[in-house]
Amino acid sequence: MFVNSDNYIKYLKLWLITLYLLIILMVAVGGLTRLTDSGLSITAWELFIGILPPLNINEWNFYFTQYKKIPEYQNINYGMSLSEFKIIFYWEYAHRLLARLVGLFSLIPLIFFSLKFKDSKFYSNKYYFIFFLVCLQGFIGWYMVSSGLIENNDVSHFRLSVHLSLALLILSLIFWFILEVFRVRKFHIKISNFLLLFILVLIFIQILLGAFLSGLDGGLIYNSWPDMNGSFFPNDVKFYEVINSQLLSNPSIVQFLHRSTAYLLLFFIIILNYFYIKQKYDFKYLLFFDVAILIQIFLGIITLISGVDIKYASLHQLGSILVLSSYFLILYKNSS
Ligand code: HEM
Repeated sequence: MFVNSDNYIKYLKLWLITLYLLIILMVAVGGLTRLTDSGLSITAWELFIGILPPLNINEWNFYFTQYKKIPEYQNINYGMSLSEFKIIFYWEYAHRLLARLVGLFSLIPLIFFSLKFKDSKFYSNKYYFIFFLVCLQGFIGWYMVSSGLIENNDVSHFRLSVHLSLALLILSLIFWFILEVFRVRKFHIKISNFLLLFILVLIFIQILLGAFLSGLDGGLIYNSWPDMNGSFFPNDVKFYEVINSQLLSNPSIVQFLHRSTAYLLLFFIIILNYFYIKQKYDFKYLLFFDVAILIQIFLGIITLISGVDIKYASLHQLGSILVLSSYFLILYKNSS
């Protein structure tokens, strides 16, 4: 059967880029949902019946009554008015609506591709893995929300970090596929994979720590830089606390680790720059990444000093996409 592969590649590119942008939007809305403390306003999973928002006062009262049953309302937002509730409701609603859109958009074009372009030599079933990860992300999102509905005032910061990390992983995978379909040229002479992978692991640890920090509201303390309220190490932490198992649930320690990992990362990136210059590689790709890291560190510092001003915190979250994508560009070009 004759298959026009040009059309297929054109649609595939369009689909991947649109999906990439949609998921960035989704991360931004998810971040703002968290920063406005709106994430627990819808207390049920409601995959299908939640497509429409409440349409009359009875429905609004129903959702508000459900919200009043959870600890966040009783301990933090007690006395909140219905109009205040509507604001947090709409943030979470927008996040979930976008999630459904991403779910459909990661599947329907694929079904079309498999029906129409299956015989193209460029066709691959691997793109279904994106759909699988998007579905998994939906389950993890609910798993995260459920951790804040019964005993706790907020969701588990561990689950939040899994949710954010998976979103960034999906984005990185789509970005990799985009580089493939655009046939971005690879480096002729390769850089040491050991150093590149080591930096990737550090970036990953840094993102996890950042998500722990935001989940613990740890950006609201020690709002000074480069010191932590006058000292190098947080002064409300005792030495034995550093070695106990609650290490990653202590906001002061997590903030200290997040700061320190940024410096460690910077140190190894300087080494990477040194190798790059010494071997006379094409510097512009590393420059994208260098700029992304510097912007990210700058945004992290102003997020902290401003006491987590929403606009800086949201930009700092989105900055991690820039860091990862610019780094994946180098990894891709270095791959065989
Ligand atoms: C290499 C650099 C860095 C990366 C990749 C990074 C990444 C992240 C990520 C992914 C988050 C979670 C965002 C969210 O869930 O909304 C975060 C949170 C945070 N980061 Fe960083 N970060 C970096 C450097 C820094 C630095 C140098 C500082 C300050 C000295 C900083 C301060 C913060 C603060 C205060 C938060 C919590 C913000 C909130 O509650 O929304 N970060 N970071």
